[in-house]
Amino acid sequence: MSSSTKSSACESCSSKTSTCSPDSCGNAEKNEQELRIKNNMARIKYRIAIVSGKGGVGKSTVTAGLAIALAKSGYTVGVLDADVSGPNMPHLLGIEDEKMTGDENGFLPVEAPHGIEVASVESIISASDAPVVWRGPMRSSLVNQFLADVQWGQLDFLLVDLPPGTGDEPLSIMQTMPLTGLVVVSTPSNLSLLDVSKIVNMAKMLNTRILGVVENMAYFECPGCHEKVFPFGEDTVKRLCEKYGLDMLGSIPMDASNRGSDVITEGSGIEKYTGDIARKITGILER
Ligand SMILES: Nc1ncnc2c1ncn2[C@@H]1O[C@H](COP(=O)(O)OP(=O)(O)OP(=O)(O)O)[C@@H](O)[C@H]1O
Repeated sequence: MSSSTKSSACESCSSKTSTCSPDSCGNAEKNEQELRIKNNMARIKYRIAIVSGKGGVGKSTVTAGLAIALAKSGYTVGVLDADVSGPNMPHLLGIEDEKMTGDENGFLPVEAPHGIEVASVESIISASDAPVVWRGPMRSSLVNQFLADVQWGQLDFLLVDLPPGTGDEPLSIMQTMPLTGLVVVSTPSNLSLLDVSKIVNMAKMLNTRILGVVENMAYFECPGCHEKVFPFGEDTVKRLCEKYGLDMLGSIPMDASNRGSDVITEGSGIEKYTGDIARKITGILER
């Protein structure tokens, strides 16, 4: 915004005082948003971010599977798709045609099966194949707006699907949001594990608890002879957990039962394995 636009906006501002300036006004807005985030998050019992060092390791799939498992166990669950440039949550939960609405109190999430409430940029853009070409600050500011203004109601769990890696965006969300803990998703490949080490260090830096690590695409089981094949190596995630003193929450094999649809279906392998992982997480939280 140019300074001339700022000053003309200031002239017409109803809260204008003799001492305020465009800078102090920006700070006041930021403080007000931080307060709204704090109040909105205070109504949610457990706020868990699902993170990964690399893209494509199944972070969103695990988030959707956990949401279904927790909701089926009777918890009230919301999912915030904070992966603004690659929002997939509505697709994974089978609600990609539903759009979020809003009123004077904020955004209303879309309801997915099992009563899961979902907020995603995919649910506010007109077509699911439209690229989200916003620059970093705009993406972060949308996520902050979601954190402050989505009307979740009283939730047991808010699962936040973060963008992969340890860049600006996941960092800023982790700093803004009061998190109960992180669930880290990794494949057993060396590259994925290397990047998990960065997540572990970032969590230490931010004093954020890691609830544990999920190993995804751990192995492939031959449907004929049931032999397990480990394309990325065996026990690599287990050894990483031992190295950092982390809980291993479970291993999910390559699952062919969705037949490439990506949507998490009833009775699929993903649903079964994420169900076991959800029970482990609730056990850790309620310990
Ligand atoms: N265990 C699995 N078995 C088979 N396919 C899987 C499994 N986990 C994930 N996939 C598939 O892998 C692809 C990538 O998964 P997903 O979008 O969840 O990854 P991601 O880590 O969230 O990626 P990004 O963060 O880059 O968006 C999807 O097509 C998903 O259906």
